[in-house]
Amino acid sequence: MNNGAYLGTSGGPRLRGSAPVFTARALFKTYGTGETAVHALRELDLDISAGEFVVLLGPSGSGKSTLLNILGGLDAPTSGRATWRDHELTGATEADLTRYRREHVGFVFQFYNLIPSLTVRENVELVAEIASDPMSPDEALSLVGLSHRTAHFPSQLSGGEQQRVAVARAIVKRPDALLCDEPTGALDVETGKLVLAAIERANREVGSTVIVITHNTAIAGMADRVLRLGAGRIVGEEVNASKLSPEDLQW
Ligand SMILES: Nc1ncnc2c1ncn2[C@@H]1O[C@H](COP(=O)(O)OP(=O)(O)OP(=O)(O)O)[C@@H](O)[C@H]1O
Repeated sequence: MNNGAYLGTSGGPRLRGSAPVFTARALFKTYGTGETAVHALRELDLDISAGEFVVLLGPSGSGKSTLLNILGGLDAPTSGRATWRDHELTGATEADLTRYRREHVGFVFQFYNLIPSLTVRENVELVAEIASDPMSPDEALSLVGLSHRTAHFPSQLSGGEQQRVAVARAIVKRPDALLCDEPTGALDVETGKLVLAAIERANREVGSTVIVITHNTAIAGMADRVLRLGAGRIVGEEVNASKLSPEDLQW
């Protein structure tokens, strides 16, 4: 049900451990019908607090991307309820979801999807121009350690550098939520750590609530909390007493 409210309020302060920013209640997502139906999420419940760094682990097909896409307003569940702060994501109109994504969510995917004909700075600027309270593209690029490459084109950068541009593009709008689906999946260890460091800075310095999907269990060491998905449900949860910095991860 759409509560009719526009999803684009400022959202208030982002305090760790405060009321949840994301909730999911009895979420189901089924693709297809009848004998070919695939149950991607089965009665999933979840709370994520403001400023939390959450790592989502789980076997292939356990529903991680489906969950992230619903929380990011890219997909809708079949039933159940998902909220962002005091707004309903389930049942929101497409226009509301577009606004929600534009103003509050940064996405980082496994593949960088930069625009090849634009420079690094221009790729980031494109998002800054449509955001309500962006940082400067140069500040975002400095946060990911790429101040010296702003005039280059994506094809002139390594995969890890391109992914750091994608992180800069995601954080330039100071997103409430930074949602990352296999951000290091295509990268070697050392490059992956630089990308994770950029994501960690967004969490610490911008205050974004971060969710990272990964198959790499070592990354769990960076999280405040690790959630394990299995067959469309959360089947395990661990809270880290202390967090590792990306450079101290071993994989
Ligand atoms: N558009 C779709 N149509 C049909 N089935 C889908 C669709 N999207 C996802 N699924 C199915 O839903 C289930 C959950 O998929 P999802 O991508 O969320 O899993 P995942 O845990 O992210 O997997 P992976 O680690 O392989 O990326 C899988 O069985 C998948 O095949």
